[in-house]
Amino acid sequence: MDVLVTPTPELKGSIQALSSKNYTTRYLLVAALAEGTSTIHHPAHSEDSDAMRRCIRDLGAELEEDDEKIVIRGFGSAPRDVRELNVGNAGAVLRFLMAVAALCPDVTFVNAYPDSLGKRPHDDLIVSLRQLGVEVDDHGGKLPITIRGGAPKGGKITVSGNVSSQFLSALLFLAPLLREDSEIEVLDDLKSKVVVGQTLEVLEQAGIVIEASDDLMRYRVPGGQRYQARDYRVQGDYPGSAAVLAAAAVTRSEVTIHGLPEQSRQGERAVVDVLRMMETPLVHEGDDITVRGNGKLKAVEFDGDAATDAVLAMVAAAVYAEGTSRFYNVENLRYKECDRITDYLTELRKAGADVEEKRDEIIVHGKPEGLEGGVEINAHYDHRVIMALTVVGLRCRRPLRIRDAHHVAKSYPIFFDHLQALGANVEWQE
Ligand SMILES: O=C(O)C1=C[C@@H](OP(=O)(O)O)[C@@H](O)[C@H](O)C1
Ligand SMILES: C=C(OP(=O)(O)O)C(=O)O
Repeated sequence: MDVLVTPTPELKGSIQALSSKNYTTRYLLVAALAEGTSTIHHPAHSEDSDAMRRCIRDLGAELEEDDEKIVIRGFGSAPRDVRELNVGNAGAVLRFLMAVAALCPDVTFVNAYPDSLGKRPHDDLIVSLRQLGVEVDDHGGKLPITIRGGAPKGGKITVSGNVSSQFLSALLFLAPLLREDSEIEVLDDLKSKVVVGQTLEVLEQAGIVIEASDDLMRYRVPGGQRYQARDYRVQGDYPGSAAVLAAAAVTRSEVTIHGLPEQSRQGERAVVDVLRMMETPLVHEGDDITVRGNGKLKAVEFDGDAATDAVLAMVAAAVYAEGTSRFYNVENLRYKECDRITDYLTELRKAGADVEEKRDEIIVHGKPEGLEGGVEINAHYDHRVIMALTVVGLRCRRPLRIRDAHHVAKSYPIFFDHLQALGANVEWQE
């Protein structure tokens, strides 16, 4: 399904933020790894969170769900002997469950998205799992991947953090269940470090004890721990909301999003600071953010690694800013659902944007006068490309047609409903 984005000068209204994808996948996982019954209030509903639901069920968790919550009876440290798991296109779900699969005799993760997740590298996690004595069959570090775990003991583990923080998070979920204590050392740089804070927060809520160094590069994890069954409440999702806030910033607007706490470990909350630096009128009080956009934006320089999943939305706003913006330290955007530097900039250029790339940087020469538009956009299977190009389309002179925009459902299935509710001219097309 495609979406036609027709120029929209004004947005107005309020929406409730969707629930955080990253917290939902983590709470589902720790609930499954506990032996009792946990409840997750306000879980996210998206393809990625559904993938985690499906896989923990396959691994033996029992789930009951209503409109407001999921009640989960976990399998503890003894997942069912399942042969195959399908994580859809969800990178974090795959990496977290590759580590959990170390507790299973023989599991194959299938390659359901050869042109997206199928192209992403997992070598760094495979190396670490092998250090624990886990047998892994892979295809050059990519899917399909078979894990023959058995019962790894624990011990010294090193993991590279150069490509993704998800490898470290995965090991942090596994290590407490191993028989012996583990020491995890992160080699190289740790990308998306801030997301590891969410992992540690959730582990602590689940009753797990981990000693982490201040720089998050070394960990001591006592073995033989048990995850506790708990009640969890999922906060609003900053990465998805960043696109709506960017849409409000590039138009004349009065848009409020409810449910985004000022105090949050989601790095993407930095979208608020970045829009302020761009001189977008914005108020953040308690859990509510209100943008009163006047369409005027100033260029910005920003370390994108601090807010990895909001960078594309920030770049979309910078397309209409006065001056040249620079988003640096973003190389790992190349290893996401698509190459979020080269592929994304290709689509922005089609719409008329003036953008440049370096290996680890996006440079945007803003065009406050607007872009021409009137072209078809390739979504590259990437929900964040779809959302960002929608933001750009609102201020083009001619409509943008976003091909295969249904992939937005990976994280934000109601993105276009939300934009329509705010008055955006966005329409699904066969
Ligand atoms: O741990 C997580 O849930 C995530 C970590 C980040 O990935 P990287 O660590 O690969 O940057 C982020 O982009 C992804 O959407 C979710
Ligand atoms: C990169 C993302 O997710 P994942 O790595 O979990 O596929 C994302 O949500 O933008």
